[in-house]
Amino acid sequence: MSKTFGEVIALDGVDLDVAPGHIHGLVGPNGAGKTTLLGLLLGLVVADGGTLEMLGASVGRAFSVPGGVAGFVEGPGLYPTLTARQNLAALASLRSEPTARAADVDALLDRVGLLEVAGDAVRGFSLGMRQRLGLAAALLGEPRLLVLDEPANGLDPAGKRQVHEVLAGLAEAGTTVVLSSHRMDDLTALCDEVTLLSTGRVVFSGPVAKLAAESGDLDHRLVTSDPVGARRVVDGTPSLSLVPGRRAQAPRDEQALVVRGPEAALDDLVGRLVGAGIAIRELGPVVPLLEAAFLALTGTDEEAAR
Ligand SMILES: Nc1ncnc2c1ncn2[C@@H]1O[C@H](COP(=O)(O)OP(=O)(O)OP(=O)(O)O)[C@@H](O)[C@H]1O
Repeated sequence: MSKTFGEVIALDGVDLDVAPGHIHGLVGPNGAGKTTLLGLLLGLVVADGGTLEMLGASVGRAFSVPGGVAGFVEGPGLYPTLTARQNLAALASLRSEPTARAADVDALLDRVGLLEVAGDAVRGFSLGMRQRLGLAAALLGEPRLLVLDEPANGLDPAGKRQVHEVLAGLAEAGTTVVLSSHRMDDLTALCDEVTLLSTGRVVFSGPVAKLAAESGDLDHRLVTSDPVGARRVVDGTPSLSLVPGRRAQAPRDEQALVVRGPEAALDDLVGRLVGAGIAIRELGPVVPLLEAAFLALTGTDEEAAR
C-alpha cells in the first residue's frame, strides 16, 4: 500500500500480512508511517495505491472498514465531561453496539482496571487511564481486529501488565491485534511478529527472534581490572575491534572499553583476558539486542552513538 501527503511519501509500497489471532507490532522512528498505516486499517486514511483486505473483505478507496474492526490512533476520542462509565455507555449507544448494558460496561471497565474510577469525569484522567478507557471503548463491539496506536503509552508498570494481559487474552480467543509502539521491550513481551518501518518502507517483517538475529556484530561494553592491558588483549584478538570514541552506556565511566565483533570472538576474548590475569567486571551489549537491530535497520545507529 502507498500513501502520500503532498510531497511527503508516508507509505511506500508497504506490504503487511497479519495472521488471525496474532499480535502484530509496528515499530519505527518518528515519521516512519506507523500512524498512517494504522489509520488505513481503521478507515481514517485512504490509500493512493495497493490493495487492502481485512477480515476476508476487500476494502476499496473509501473511508470505511468492515464490521468487526475497532481501535484508535493518536489517543482515543473521549468525552472529557462525562465519567468513564458514561463514556462507554454513550459510545455504545452511538454505535448501536449489542453490549450496551450497564453490566457489560462495568465488566469492561474492570477488565482494564478502571472500575474504581468508573464514576469519575474523564477530564481528570491521566494519559494512562485514557489509554485504558480507549481500549475498553474499542472492545465494546467485541472486535475481530483491534488496531491500537501506542496502547502502552503513559501506562505505569502495573497498567502495562494489565493491558498486556487483556491483549494476550483477546489474541488467545482469536482476535487479531495490530499495534504500534516505540518500546522494543513491550513488543518483545507482547507480539508474535513485528514490522519495522523506516521512512514509509518495510525494512523487516517477521518474528521478534528473527529480528534479533539480523543485528549482526554488536558493540559490547567491557570493564576490567586493567583497562590498558585489556586494550592490548582486544587488539590481539582476531575479528574483534575497539570502537574508538564510542561512548559506553554509563557516563563518567572512563574505564569502560567498547568492543565490536561476532559472538565467537567475544568468547575468545574472555579466555584471553583470563589467561592474561585480567579480571572481567562487566561484558554486555551496549544496547539491548532488539534495540540494536532496530537502530541498525533503520539507519539510526550512528545517531544513537553520538
Ligand atoms: N495528515 C497529514 N498531512 C500531511 N502529512 C502527514 C499527515 N499524516 C502524516 N503525515 C506525514 O507522513 C509521514 C508519516 O507520518 P506518521 O504519523 O504515519 O508516522 P509515525 O511513524 O506514526 O510517527 P510517530 O512515531 O512520530 O507517531 C510523516 O512525514 C508525516 O509528517
